[in-house]
Amino acid sequence: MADPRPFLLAIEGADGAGKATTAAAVVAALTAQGRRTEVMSFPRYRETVGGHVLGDFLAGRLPHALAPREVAVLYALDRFESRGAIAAAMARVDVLVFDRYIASNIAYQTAKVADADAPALADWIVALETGQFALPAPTLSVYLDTDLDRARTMIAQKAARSYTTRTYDEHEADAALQAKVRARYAMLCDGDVLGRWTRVRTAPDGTMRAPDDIAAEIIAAMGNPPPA
Ligand SMILES: Cc1cn([C@H]2C[C@H](O)[C@@H](COP(=O)(O)OP(=O)(O)O)O2)c(=O)[nH]c1=O
Repeated sequence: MADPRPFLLAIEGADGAGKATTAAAVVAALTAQGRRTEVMSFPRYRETVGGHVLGDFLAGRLPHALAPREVAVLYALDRFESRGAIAAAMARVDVLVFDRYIASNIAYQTAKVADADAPALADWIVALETGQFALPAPTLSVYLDTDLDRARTMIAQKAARSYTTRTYDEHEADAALQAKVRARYAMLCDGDVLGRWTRVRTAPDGTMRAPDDIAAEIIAAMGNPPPA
């Protein structure tokens, strides 16, 4: 009997890596193949209390700085509040694409602590999200690997956002954080944290690949998901 659980595909990467464009291209390609596919994007700034507070956090509107664990709880809360929406989507589709998921929390929050403290924080986030909050682990996570300069240009070209009028939010404005986030993603990918990973280079020879080309590589990496 076919596995009734849909394929959960998480698109991950630093800010400006091209995740939303890639997710849309993957959805278009899989839909053209007849596979019911939807995308769900985190944070859900307008749908959850956690997401709303995260908008204030990323816009620099909170009254004081938060510790990495406190920030991690807010991102996890956004997903906890979204469990009903995730379950409803999983019941409708063959493939559910996440534009950021649990690994984003691990990569960004561990990037704010010393290397020696990163593994314990990573384990704590995994336990919180997949244990206490019982969120489903992805079937495959994709690390969209885009270099810092190109990503910075792509952030500047982003459409207006609901939570801020700034060009760069609190995370995006911090170049050292963005560099560290890349290193953390590389480790998550190499360690297959939360499940299987694949690393996709978006501009291996200096020119950004077409979204359809990137989507095809990701779909090939998915292997043989059950037919629609
Ligand atoms: C989903 C998620 C995002 N983040 C960070 C990554 C980004 O810097 C930031 C916002 O996410 P992002 O997808 O970049 O949203 P937008 O395009 O609206 O700016 O939140 C985490 O730290 N943990 C998480 O769990």
